[in-house]
Amino acid sequence: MMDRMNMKRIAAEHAAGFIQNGMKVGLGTGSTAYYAIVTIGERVRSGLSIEAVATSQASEQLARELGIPLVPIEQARQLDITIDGADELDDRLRLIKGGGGALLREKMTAYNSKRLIIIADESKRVPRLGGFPLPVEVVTFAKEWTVRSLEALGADVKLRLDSQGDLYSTDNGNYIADCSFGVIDAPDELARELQRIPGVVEHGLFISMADMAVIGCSDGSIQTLTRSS
Ligand SMILES: O=C[C@H](O)[C@H](O)[C@H](O)COP(=O)(O)O
Repeated sequence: MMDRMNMKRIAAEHAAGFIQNGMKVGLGTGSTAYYAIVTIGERVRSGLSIEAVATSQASEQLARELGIPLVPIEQARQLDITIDGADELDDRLRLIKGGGGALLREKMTAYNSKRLIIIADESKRVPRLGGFPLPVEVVTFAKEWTVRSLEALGADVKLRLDSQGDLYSTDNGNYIADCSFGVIDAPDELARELQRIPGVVEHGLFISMADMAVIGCSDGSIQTLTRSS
């Protein structure tokens, strides 16, 4: 039986195979995206010619260390493909993202990509979203108002802390509210409600964004899911 790290690795390596010469590529964030970036770095060293945009400072630094050419964001136009991880995904390829705090840049990058490919180990695939607390990026101003508005939607809300016990600050200088809703019956509706709250910068529900999921399984096989609608 394969462990989770290796399931992530095989999914990432498979997905990196979709990248072709000349493509503009979005680099995801997290422990699964890490393997994709490493594989892309190896392919670049073997002659693959691409330009990349990173979804976090951490991924940008890794890409730089590996010699992956990065486009300054001001010059980035539409990307061909983004490969990123997820905290949960359902059969309709609706996602929860943001466990690593990068959801805003990830969503912007995905939105500006022709294709979003999600890579994950099999534990991320769930019948219904909500087991993983939904990360919501909120502005620092009057965070209590925003937290109360999130609670009014039925969530148990915790502002994320960093390893020092201080409020976690995203790459964009905002906070993350981790919102436990329990099982989310209607993710599309919840996404709309969250967007209506002033103070919410972005939320970690990715609806109708992922085109494909590549899932590494414990028996060493790869499963691919594609979005039909
Ligand atoms: O903010 C972080 C991202 O959304 C990650 O892609 C997500 O948390 C999955 O991370 P990992 O691959 O480490 O489980």
